[in-house]
Amino acid sequence: MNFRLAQVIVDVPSRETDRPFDYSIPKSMQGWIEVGSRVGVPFGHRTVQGFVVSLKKDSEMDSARIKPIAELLDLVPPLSPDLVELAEWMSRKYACSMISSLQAMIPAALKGKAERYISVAEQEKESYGDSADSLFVMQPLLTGEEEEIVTYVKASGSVTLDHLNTRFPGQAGIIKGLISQGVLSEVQLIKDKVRKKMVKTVAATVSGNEAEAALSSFTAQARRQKEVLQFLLEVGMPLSLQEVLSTLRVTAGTVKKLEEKGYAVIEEVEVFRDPYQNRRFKGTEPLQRTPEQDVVYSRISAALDDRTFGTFLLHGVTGSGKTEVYLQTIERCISSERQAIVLVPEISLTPQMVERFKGRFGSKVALLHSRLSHGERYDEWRKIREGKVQVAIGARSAIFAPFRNLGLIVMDEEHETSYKQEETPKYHARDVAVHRARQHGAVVILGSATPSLESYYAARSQVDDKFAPVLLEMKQRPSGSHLPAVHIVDMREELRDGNRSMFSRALHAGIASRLERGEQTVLFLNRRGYSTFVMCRTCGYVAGCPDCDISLTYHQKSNNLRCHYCGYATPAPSVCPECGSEHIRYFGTGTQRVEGELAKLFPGIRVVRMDVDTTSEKGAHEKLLKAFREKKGDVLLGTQMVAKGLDFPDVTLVGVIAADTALNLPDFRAAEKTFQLLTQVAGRAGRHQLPGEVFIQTYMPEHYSVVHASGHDYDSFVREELKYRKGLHYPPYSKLILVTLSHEKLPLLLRMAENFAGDIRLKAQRLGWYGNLDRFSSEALDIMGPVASPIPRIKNRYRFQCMVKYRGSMDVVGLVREIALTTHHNLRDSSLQISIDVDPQMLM
Ligand SMILES: Nc1ncnc2c1ncn2[C@@H]1O[C@H](COP(=O)(O)OP(=O)(O)OP(=O)(O)O)[C@@H](O)[C@H]1O
Ligand SMILES: [Zn+2]
Ligand SMILES: [Zn+2]
Repeated sequence: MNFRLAQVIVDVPSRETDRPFDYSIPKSMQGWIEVGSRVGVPFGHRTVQGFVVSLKKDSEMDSARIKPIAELLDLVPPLSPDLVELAEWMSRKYACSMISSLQAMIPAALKGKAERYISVAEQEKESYGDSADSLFVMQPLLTGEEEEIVTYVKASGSVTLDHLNTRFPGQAGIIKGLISQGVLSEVQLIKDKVRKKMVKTVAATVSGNEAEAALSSFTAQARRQKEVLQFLLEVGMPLSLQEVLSTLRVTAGTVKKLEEKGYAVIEEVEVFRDPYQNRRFKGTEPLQRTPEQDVVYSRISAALDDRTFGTFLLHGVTGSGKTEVYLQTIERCISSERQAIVLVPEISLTPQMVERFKGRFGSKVALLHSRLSHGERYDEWRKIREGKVQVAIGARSAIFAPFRNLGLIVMDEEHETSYKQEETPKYHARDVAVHRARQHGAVVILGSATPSLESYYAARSQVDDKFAPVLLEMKQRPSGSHLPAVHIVDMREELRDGNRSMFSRALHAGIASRLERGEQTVLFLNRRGYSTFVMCRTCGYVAGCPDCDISLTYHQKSNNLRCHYCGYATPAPSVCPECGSEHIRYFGTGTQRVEGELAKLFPGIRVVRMDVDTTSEKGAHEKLLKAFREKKGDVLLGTQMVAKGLDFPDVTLVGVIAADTALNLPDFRAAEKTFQLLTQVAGRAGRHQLPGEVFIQTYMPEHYSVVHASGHDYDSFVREELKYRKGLHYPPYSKLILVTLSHEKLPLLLRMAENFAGDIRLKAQRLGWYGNLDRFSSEALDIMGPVASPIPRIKNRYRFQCMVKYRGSMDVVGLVREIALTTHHNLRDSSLQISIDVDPQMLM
């Protein structure tokens, strides 16, 4: 069937353009344009990038007004129809624009921008014939200088304006004249940020007798050419030109001559940048499954073999061998010609993790993570799209890996909040995973030692018919090792007994004995709740951002203060700007303070510190862990980064410096997050032969999250936590939508926020949804606020928020979106911003 028209979502971020526009498909592109194609289209006076979301035969629009697609950007569409459908679903579910959903699915390298190119105008070519000579015969009006420029442009096809200006310096006026006369024309082409990487290769074109004859034909002067040919024949495969030149110390000219004689061929071929190119991974074999692993494996395999959609929640204690289950189910999936995606939180995508997957699947694995360069990421992505790999591992956005035939999606540490994207599109990878799996008839495994309450509740109650995972459990460690003994240390008591150090006596003694025995210690500090501000000890002044209501963060490297929200930076003061006191100082990051104290208490102790400061450079993370593994450190000290996935045989002590820094944060998930962290950290000790010990230091020793984490008791924790959530109607007993409104003028904003909340209330009342959640009914909706946001001002814009809390399957997102649109429409002031966060994870 021949489609003449394409519907295109254009890359113009505004509310008015969030819909498909019709374009005609030029003859030359027919058959090439598909759903998912990336195109350049005229829009207003510009050329913009867009995505084809559907094809049609006719348009309701006046055909004279329909413009043709200007450019087809990739011969193979970067998106497939199922991904386009997924983007539509995301836009509905998360109240975001189609373009933001589509952009989230492709690598940054493909987010092209239009560039101006100059070429000889079409009518010029036609009327004067297509050869450069005839142009001048027929065009007597051109001056010599003009002729020169036109010839040059004609020979190059199209050139950028910049290039032309450099080639013909000082002649901008002439170039401009040629454009306004219509001799040259300006075209806009979309240019990608990253190009495919190409290398020149060289290979012999002769062999056998022919090669013998060729070798004996060289004259003495052509000795170098002979050497090259000999070398190529010996190797017997194409080599990079660069390698040939450097190995034989010959010039490119020598090789070129060889090519001219027809004995060799130089070609440009595309190479994939491989971030792990120089790394060898030791191959591993599947382990003999434990009885628990076997039950889980069989259940999942049966679902895989069925080729129908299904979700499993794998609740396995730390070190129970979940990763081994992932590896074996993936093996099963790819052996039936289907592909698998493995999602891991960014911080647990450690070299150790990579090694386990590369070791089992080798070059079948592509890796997508934020530490790759744009180019590397683009290449990994292309390997996936071109079917060169069967497994993709990555953080959140790897859920969009463009596999055609997905069989399995694994989400490790499914409770991690980093699976929720905090910028638009504010999607949760877990929900996207479930939807994608449904499209492909694939299986989802959600794995965790501490599942999120949402997933656990859904599995237990089987309420939500869209997503009710089957619960699978693993309670033992294959190594036979026991979960470590966990001691809660009451820091109030330490203080009462006169110990003012950040180390309790018990933890102090624990570290000392590990040092004696040559065993290792992991010390963990919860970063949440710690700040790194500068404060004056004399008057209490705290350096704050002038545009945001937040204190500035100290950066040691540059010795300046920075705002995390707007980027404002200023040199760190040496005296207090308020009172002139010199007692103004930097309250260091938690980890730096701990490091200092360790050095004082245990002279000569070797500390490997892992936090944002020490891991910002590429590869730093890997280096630090390697040092610790090789026992070049006695203590591994860090934040969240040390809590995840690490598996070191000689770690027998884990200390949590302050367990409750995050417990008092105004976030209904505070207890859940604390429990998860403590459980994870505790799981790092005694994973192998040596038994482990854990000390949790806290000022709230009786808090249920601390108590149950110390008993490795997920079930009891969940029971208490669910009781609390139910009482206050928090998820999983309700759904939340956080709406933040911001504007520079406070009174106007307040009025708009109040109107907004009022409109939601009114509309919900009319629909019969509005009502107290305490009421016994399956459908209820309440809206809280507006109240000032936790950070009341960012970049000089005031912020107010409303929280919609509801129960039932009504389309509340649709309602909120609609009211947001009318609010905008009525105000006619484009500087009001309304941000909608569906299922928010960050309430701070
Ligand atoms: N069937 C098995 N037989 C022997 N050893 C096993 C088996 N399965 C896993 N192991 C080993 O047990 C240890 C823990 O396994 P693994 O890391 O897979 O657990 P996990 O549940 O993913 O842990 P965590 O949640 O703490 O990251 C590893 O050293 C692994 O090699
Ligand atoms: Zn002061
Ligand atoms: Zn700021």
